[in-house]
This record gives sequence, C-alpha cells and structure tokens, in this order.
Amino acid sequence: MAGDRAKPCELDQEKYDADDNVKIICLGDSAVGKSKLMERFLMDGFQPQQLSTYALTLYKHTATVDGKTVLVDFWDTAGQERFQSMHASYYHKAHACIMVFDVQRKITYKHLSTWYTELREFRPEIPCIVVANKIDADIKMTQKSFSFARKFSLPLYFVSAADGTNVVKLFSDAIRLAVSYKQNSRDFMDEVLQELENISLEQEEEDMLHKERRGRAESPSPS
Ligand SMILES: Nc1nc2c(ncn2[C@@H]2O[C@H](COP(=O)(O)OP(=O)(O)OP(=O)(O)O)[C@@H](O)[C@H]2O)c(=O)[nH]1
Ligand SMILES: [Mg+2]
Repeated sequence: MAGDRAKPCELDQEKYDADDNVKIICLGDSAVGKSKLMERFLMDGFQPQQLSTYALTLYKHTATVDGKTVLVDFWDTAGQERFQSMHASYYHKAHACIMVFDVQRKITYKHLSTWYTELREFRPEIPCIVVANKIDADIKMTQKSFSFARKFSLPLYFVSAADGTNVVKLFSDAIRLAVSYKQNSRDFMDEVLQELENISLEQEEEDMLHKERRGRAESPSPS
C-alpha cells in the first residue's frame, strides 16, 4: 500500500482532511529491535547496523482505517532509559503501546514486567501488544509459550524486523486498536465534555454581552 507509507513532507493537506490522530509508543530494552521494526514498517527496509536511538524519534504516518484517514505518530526512544525511567511526556496521551522483547535474550523478556508496570502508572487502560522480535534468528521460539502476555491478557505477536514476518499485521492492528481506544475511552469522553463546556462558556459570554448591550440601549442617556 504505497499510499500508506510515511510521507514526511506531504502531511499538511492530509492533516487537514484526517478524521483522527493517534499516538503509538514503543517500549522495550535497548537493542530488542524497536527502531528496526518501525523502519521495516515505514520504509519497508532493514539496515542491519546497530545504531542505538539517541533521544526521541517521532515518525509521522498516514493510514486508512475503515475508509477514514488516520494520522499516526509513532514514538520511538532508547531502551536503556529503562534504568532512569521514561519521561512522563513520552506516555502523555498515548493511545496504544507496542512492547518489544528479543527472543534471543531472555533478560529482555524478564524486563517486560518493569516496562509494563511503568506503562500502567501513566496509561492504565491503553491497548498494549507484546512483541517477540527476531524470530528469524530462532524460529523454534514461536513454539514457546510466553506466559507474560497470558498473565495480563495481552496479545502476543511473533515478528521479525529482519525478514518482515508479521510486521505489517502488528502495526496495522496497533493502529486499529489505538483508533478504537481513542473513540471509546474515557479520554475521548473527557475531550467531548471539555468541548461542550467550552461551547457553553462561549454561549454564556455571548449572552452577557448581549444583556450588557441591551441594558445600555434601554437606560436613558444623561442629558
Ligand atoms: N536477526 C535480527 N536482528 C534484528 C532484528 N531486529 C533488529 N535486529 C538487530 O538488533 C539490533 C538492535 O536493533 P534496534 O532496532 O536498533 O534496537 P532498539 O530496540 O531500537 O535499541 P535502542 O534504540 O538502543 O533502544 C540491530 O543490530 C538490528 O540489526 C530482527 O528481527 N532479526
Ligand atoms: Mg532504537
């Protein structure tokens, strides 16, 4: 779907036409393949060199969900920040989370619980997908049952950024979940209520102005 690929310079008109805008964050230890997964999905490519994400990378992407244009912000950051804990703004208003571990390094699987605890502190309700990456390196791992996902009733995807297995499915499902969360969550209701409040405040202001003007018109002018 060429139309769904990242187009950094052409977003303005699409932004204007878009029905929705969602934020998806990526969590997981350093070198589990977070950036490579995004690269694979957004650029349909894979450069094997190891380059740890330095600060924050934000990828803008346009997708179509049920015939509607959706703007997606993918947030990617360095996994080593786990030891200092992620800045709150990383989680702020996120609509879905992709949480990655490396099937070749057990420790990255063990650390999922720390990532998950932090995620839930900031975003108690958002959909979260657990991702077992690098299955190209050890296909037997797809036979293993990873109890972490089951324990928290989270979907588990076996993927490979290197050969592309399940990558499009993972991201398409994450976008779908993010959109549905945004439409149905309390966050959304809060936004609607805030909007209604703003409208009624504007109405009140208008009424006051109207009354003031009428009062001035009715009171006899000093002669
Ligand atoms: N075999 C294999 N290697 C992978 C795969 N995905 C990533 N890698 C390799 O794993 C290394 C780390 O990948 P990154 O995407 O940079 O990892 P990251 O999670 O973004 O790491 P930080 O930015 O440090 O948090 C790179 O050398 C990649 O080539 C995969 O699916 N299969
Ligand atoms: Mg990275």
